[in-house]
Amino acid sequence: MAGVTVQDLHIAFPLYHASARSLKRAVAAATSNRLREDAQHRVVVNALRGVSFTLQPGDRLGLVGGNGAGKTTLLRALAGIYEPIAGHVVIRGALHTLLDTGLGMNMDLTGRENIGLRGLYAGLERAAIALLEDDVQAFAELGGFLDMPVRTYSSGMLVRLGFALATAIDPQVLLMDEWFLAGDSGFMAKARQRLEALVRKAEILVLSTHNPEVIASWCNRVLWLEQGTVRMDGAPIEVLEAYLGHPVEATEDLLLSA
Ligand SMILES: Nc1ncnc2c1ncn2[C@@H]1O[C@H](COP(=O)(O)OP(=O)(O)OP(=O)(O)O)[C@@H](O)[C@H]1O
Repeated sequence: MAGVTVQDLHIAFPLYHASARSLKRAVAAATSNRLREDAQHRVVVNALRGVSFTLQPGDRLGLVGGNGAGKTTLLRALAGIYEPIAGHVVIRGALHTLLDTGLGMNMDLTGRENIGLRGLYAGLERAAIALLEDDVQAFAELGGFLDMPVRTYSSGMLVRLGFALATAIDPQVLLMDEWFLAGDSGFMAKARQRLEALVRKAEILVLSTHNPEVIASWCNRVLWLEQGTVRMDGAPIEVLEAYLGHPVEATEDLLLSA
């Protein structure tokens, strides 16, 4: 059974290229008590400070918070990209991340080769990889470019291939950053359907976004981060109203209603 446990998580970034004094002066106002000096006299930003929560199958957690609150850092810590300086993260189940635009593609390989590699990483058999290729090819609409190196793709083609690949394999635990929901082209309408299908199949979702409507319709729990700590954790409407400071209309749960 899938699960996520985050226990007293602390993440900090040493800032190597700034003298303590000038940096402190420059960002003290913005980050208030989040800068400190570590044992080696480096200036350190405390990006997350004592964050704890657990998620079970069926939980779709939205992360909200102002700029620099720690949402991206939390997603990356869940993905295993950042190592905690204290506390721990335990993920049970197949994890999949939709976090950055590169999406782990090798730019020197062709689209088809990237699909093959992704299938191998996911432990797929040859026949399943062939199906994956068909699926991604149909969705990304790359035509003859499928056999060209990815570095020759336009940015739109790259996004389509990346998106198709990222959503081709069903995860149990899905981590997603909001840029995945951005854009308003015809492609995004199609992309959104595919994303919704993926989210519906995932047992656990963690989604970071600045869009309250997305939270209200995709999530059934919201964590409000402020300066690297959990300010509030609860039902979407309740937390959104406290965070935004005004009433929020209940939105139909897109995923449950479909
Ligand atoms: N690689 C890094 N090096 C140094 N500081 C970092 C790094 N990544 C994040 N930070 C700092 O950690 C804090 C949390 O940043 P994070 O990107 O997680 O916030 P966020 O909530 O995702 O913000 P936004 O909504 O603006 O994307 C910020 O103070 C940021 O400056």
